[in-house]
Amino acid sequence: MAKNFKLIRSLLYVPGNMPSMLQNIPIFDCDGVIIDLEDAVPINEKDAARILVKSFLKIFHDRKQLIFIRINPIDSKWWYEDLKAVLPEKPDGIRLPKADTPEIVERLDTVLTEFEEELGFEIGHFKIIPSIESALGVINSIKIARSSKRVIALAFGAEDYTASMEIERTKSGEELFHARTRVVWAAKAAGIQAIDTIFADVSDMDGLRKETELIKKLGFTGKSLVNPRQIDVVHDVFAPSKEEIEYALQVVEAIERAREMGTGVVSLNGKMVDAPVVRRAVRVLKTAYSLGLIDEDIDEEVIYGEE
Ligand SMILES: CC(=O)SCCNC(=O)CCNC(=O)[C@H](O)C(C)(C)COP(=O)(O)OP(=O)(O)OC[C@H]1O[C@@H](n2cnc3c(N)ncnc32)[C@H](O)[C@@H]1OP(=O)(O)O
Ligand SMILES: O=C([O-])CC(=O)C(=O)O
Ligand SMILES: [Mg+2]
Repeated sequence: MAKNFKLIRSLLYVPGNMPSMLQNIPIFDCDGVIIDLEDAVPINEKDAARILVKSFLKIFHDRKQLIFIRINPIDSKWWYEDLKAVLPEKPDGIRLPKADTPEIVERLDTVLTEFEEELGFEIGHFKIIPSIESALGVINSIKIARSSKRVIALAFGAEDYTASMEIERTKSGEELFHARTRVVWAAKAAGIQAIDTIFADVSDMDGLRKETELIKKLGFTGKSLVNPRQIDVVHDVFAPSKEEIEYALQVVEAIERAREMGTGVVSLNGKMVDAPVVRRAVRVLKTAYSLGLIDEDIDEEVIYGEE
């Protein structure tokens, strides 16, 4: 599985038929963008959007964010033309909508290899983020997560998922709980990232914060977004807090002392610290380091000892 891929906290959708929005991409501080050829683009604009996105990518060389293209679904009449237009411009990968079965991802994987061979790109360059957005997709999520080495993350799509379930999406999100949990399980079991769905009310920043706090607790490490104003809130929630970093440093210190004394368990402020607590602290510190919140990376060998 594709481990250690750059952490994607924020993935901003940008409609592929909107030149004014595409030209803004370089100024956004998100980890990645999804240039959309699917549901944001009306049927009568599919061809024009494809050409527009290709021309945009051609002149957009200095890319600080990851660029994913959401092509049309594999059973539509547009997906192959979408790939043909955008792949020569070397985006980082494909956001695959309606990824209901592992076979759909495998099909895309094969076609991407053919394009890489033809274009002379390294085999495996193009990554895939399948969108789990139906009851069938949720049920198959573990097989989908493992369907290709190109799959670096699983994304959840609650708008289509609730449509497939014939239910309404609410802000509190009880109706999404089981599906979200299953998507996160699948991603964790496959060792890849888990990216939550969009929050559609772009004027409700408190609602966005609450939802992001909830999905972070479930294990998601990123979120899809529809508006650039949502980026800062999501980054803020995913960043470890000062208190979390401080506690994690104390845990690491405590376990180092414990190991010197020949034990693997120690008490810190009256609470037991053992191996799983240390693993969580290491994850907090690694995230903090990767986000530039602490200066020194953590040396796992010092903490866990040599094998
Ligand atoms: C269920 C799904 O499939 S979701 C994925 C598909 N949907 C999308 O891609 C939608 C993307 N988002 C949007 O189109 C818009 O943000 C909307 C419709 C949600 C809200 O629109 P508005 O209320 O007009 O946004 P807002 O007032 O915040 O726009 C401010 C500025 O940000 C720009 N902007 C807004 N959203 C985006 C975006 N996603 N990408 C790039 N630029 C954007 C606007 O063009 C505007 O720029 P300007 O000041 O240069 O004119
Ligand atoms: O990726 C997303 O969250 C948006 C989407 O397509 C959906 O919710 O159906
Ligand atoms: Mg969708």
